[in-house]
Amino acid sequence: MVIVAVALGCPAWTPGRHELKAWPKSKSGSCERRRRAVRTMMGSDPIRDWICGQGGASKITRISPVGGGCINTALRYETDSGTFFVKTNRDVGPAMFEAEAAGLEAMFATSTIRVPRPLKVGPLPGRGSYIIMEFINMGASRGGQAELGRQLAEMHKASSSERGFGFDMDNTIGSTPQPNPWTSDWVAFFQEQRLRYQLQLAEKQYRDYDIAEKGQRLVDKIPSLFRDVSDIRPCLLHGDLWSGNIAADERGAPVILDPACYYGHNEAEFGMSWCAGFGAGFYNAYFEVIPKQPGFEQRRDLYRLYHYLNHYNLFGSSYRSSCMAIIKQYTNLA
Ligand SMILES: Nc1ncnc2c1ncn2[C@@H]1O[C@H](COP(=O)(O)OP(=O)(O)OP(=O)(O)O)[C@@H](O)[C@H]1O
Repeated sequence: MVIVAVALGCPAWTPGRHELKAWPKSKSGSCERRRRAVRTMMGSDPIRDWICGQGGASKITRISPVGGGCINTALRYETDSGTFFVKTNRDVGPAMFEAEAAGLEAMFATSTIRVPRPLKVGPLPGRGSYIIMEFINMGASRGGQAELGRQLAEMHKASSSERGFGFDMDNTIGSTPQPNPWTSDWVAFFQEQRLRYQLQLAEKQYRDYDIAEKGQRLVDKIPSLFRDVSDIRPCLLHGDLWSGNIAADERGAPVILDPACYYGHNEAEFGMSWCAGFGAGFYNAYFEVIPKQPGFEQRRDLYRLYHYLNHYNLFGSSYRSSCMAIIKQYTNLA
């Protein structure tokens, strides 16, 4: 990691071009991006103003880049009153980080699994936005699978929504918009706001009428996959739970980051399990808190399909065959 000490003068914020658009995370983060982000921090800006105002610091002693993310620039601010974690994005306004903060706050409020406490979101002068949150010292490893499974289930169990399925605001999954209008029926929500939304996106951006048409046949069949489930309770979901968003603090306790929260069927949380590395210990611990529902295995790929479609829409054709395989599996199409 490149560590850059920062002078604390007060020149105006200088907006630069957005640095990158890759997702998911790769280790190929550009040094230039980091240098530019840190250079941009050198001086008076809303982040510094908040940290040195409501944040309670009188001096920022060092700003250094944090690796791992791709969509945003991540920075560690060390001060005389503690350390802050900051993400900036030079392309989008505060709505994306407001939704991230609302998700973190909702998860934090369950007092179940550790998430960073969001502190401040705002616009950057000119263009872009930032989020400041609690800095968590991450441990070397990801922590115990069983503890993660148990605490995640506790979060799902502790949460409740009087407005049904959805969230107070739309958010993003990767960089794809994720609509969350409140809906009383889970199956209708998943059909319309998750699968049909992604299928329409694929049709629009790739002119992929084939996947849209075959996918629609699956969408029509979804109610039959839920006939054995008597009651679906809206649970607060992290929404994007893959290995890049799972860590552990220095005591080894699980930490989950960078959510795309909404209230949904708890099983939808496992939609990214194909790149989350959940093992038997994770699932056993989870199901001890929230028992497995009838038909769980039959729905597993349905929930994965949402994220495969999103990867297809974000990264292109290499994910198309995985999407089609799932669609065919449910529709018996050749
Ligand atoms: N509160 C925090 N305290 C310390 N480190 C953090 C914190 N939040 C995130 N990190 C670290 O910073 C990295 C980047 O954060 P994050 O995943 O939120 O960035 P992002 O650019 O929004 O990610 P993505 O590209 O996946 O959307 C994480 O992988 C994690 O290692």
